[in-house]
Amino acid sequence: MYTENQVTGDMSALMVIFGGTGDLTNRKLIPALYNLIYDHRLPKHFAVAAVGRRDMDHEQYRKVIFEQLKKYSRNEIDQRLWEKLSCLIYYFQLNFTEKTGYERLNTFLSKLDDTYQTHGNRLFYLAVAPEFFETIVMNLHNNKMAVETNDSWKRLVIEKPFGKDLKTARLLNEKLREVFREDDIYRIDHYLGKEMIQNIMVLRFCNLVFESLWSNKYIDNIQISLAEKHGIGSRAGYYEQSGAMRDMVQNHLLQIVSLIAMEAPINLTSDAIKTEKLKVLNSIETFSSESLKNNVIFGQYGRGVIDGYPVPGYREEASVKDNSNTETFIAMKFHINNFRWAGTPFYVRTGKRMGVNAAEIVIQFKSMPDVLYFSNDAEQEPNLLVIKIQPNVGVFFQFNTKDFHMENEVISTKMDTSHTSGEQGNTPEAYEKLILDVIKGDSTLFSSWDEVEASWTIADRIIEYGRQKRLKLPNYDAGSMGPVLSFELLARDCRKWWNI
Ligand SMILES: NC(=O)C1=CN([C@@H]2O[C@H](COP(=O)(O)OP(=O)(O)OC[C@H]3O[C@@H](n4cnc5c(N)ncnc54)[C@H](OP(=O)(O)O)[C@@H]3O)[C@@H](O)[C@H]2O)C=CC1
Ligand SMILES: O=C1O[C@H](COP(=O)(O)O)[C@@H](O)[C@H](O)[C@H]1O
Repeated sequence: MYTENQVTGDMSALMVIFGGTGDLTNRKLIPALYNLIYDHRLPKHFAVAAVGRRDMDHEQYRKVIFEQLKKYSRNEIDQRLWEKLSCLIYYFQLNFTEKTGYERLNTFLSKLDDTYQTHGNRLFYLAVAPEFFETIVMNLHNNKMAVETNDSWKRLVIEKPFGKDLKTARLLNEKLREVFREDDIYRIDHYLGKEMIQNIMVLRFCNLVFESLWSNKYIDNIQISLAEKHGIGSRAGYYEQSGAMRDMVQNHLLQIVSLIAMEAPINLTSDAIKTEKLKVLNSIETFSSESLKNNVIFGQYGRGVIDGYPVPGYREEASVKDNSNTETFIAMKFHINNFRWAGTPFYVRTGKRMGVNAAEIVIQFKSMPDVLYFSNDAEQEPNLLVIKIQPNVGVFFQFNTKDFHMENEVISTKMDTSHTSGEQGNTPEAYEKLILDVIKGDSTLFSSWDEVEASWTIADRIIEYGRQKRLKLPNYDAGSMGPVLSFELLARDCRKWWNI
């Protein structure tokens, strides 16, 4: 099925997960490792040390993660494979702030190196709240755990959000760079590991029919929607500090914008691709006070109904302040001020507790002149190219054809090549791809510091505007598609959000 086992077969890595008992580890990282072993893609010499503060032994930890794995694995659980994986996974108790504990950890890792022949290669994965990033990295440094040798690498995977604004991101970056080389810092944005996000470049640069029309000359507007039905679960502590802007826009959404709008890179190397993506981020309009006021909509969900069940409003969620002004929804309109895109608006939105779970990119092409087939009573449906990221995966294209047996009547034809993951079989989860990429040393699907810096420059201005603005929240019902204002944002331009 997969050929990557040949690629990873000779590789070795000891993955050290800080935050071994956390949500990300349970829901994404351990299932990703299981699915890698399921598909014979895990390196031959591989082991995991999961670091957490709870008092547990290896066996207890394995039992806990097994229960979660059963819920979150995309493949069925094969007991034999689980046993094979579980004996590679160890638990190490450590409070991140306990300086002396790192020496013990280092000794423990060296023993695992001997047992599993991982040759000192370390993948340090920080699956922790951002406040611990610096603490952990400086402790690794002080204990010489991040030192590369001629025959071993040390790589750092750091979760988003990278800082909480441009200033803190810069400070964090400086600290990381004291310890790790830029090439060894993997700023993960798991959206970049999703199949259809990787497919954007292929769709654009392998299809003349799309790329030749891919500009302000032929495209009327571009819409990106990342909608989630779930709320914040148990993550209030994090989300109250973050909101939708830091959680989704500064990273996932802007990364998608840069892939959609970039010029063709000179080749497929990581540097060449990132160079082009960065140019897009640097060309996004600097929001004036006027455009902030007119073109940025904040939202927060109130009570509502999802899938037939009543759900509480954001302010009623556990550990959320009852006067919280944290945004759980954002919609924005902006322009990319470069030769290719000037004049074509980008509309983006993301929100929690919305009516659907769906991530889609809609490219709306300009309409034909209303001369031959269209008049006021026969309204023209535009050509739409929809890149469906999830839950359906694939491409949808809408175009006009003649209605059979009718004279000169036009109907809109919908060609949908997307499939639910069930029909298609399993698409490798983003984290599987990204973990393997780190082991291979391929940072193409990770954000460079320059991209992070450019994204914060955009995000900071919007966050500051939201902080000063008197928001009237909550302003949308759970289970709806967001605040009325976000529909007005497009209606004002005689446009509409295409249904996702
Ligand atoms: N969850 C998700 O879906 C996603 C998360 N992320 C990012 O991943 C990171 C982790 O998120 P998430 O897993 O949700 O967070 P959690 O709060 O669920 O997990 C945090 C982990 O850190 C541990 N921890 C906290 N304080 C200490 C300490 N002083 N010493 C030792 N361990 C400690 C926790 O231990 P304990 O269990 O004992 O509390 C837990 O294992 C964040 O940066 C987040 O933004 C990114 C994308 C998706
Ligand atoms: O990074 C994050 O992403 C998830 C959404 O990811 P998905 O792969 O399930 O679409 C989001 O729920 C979370 O709040 C955010 O931190």
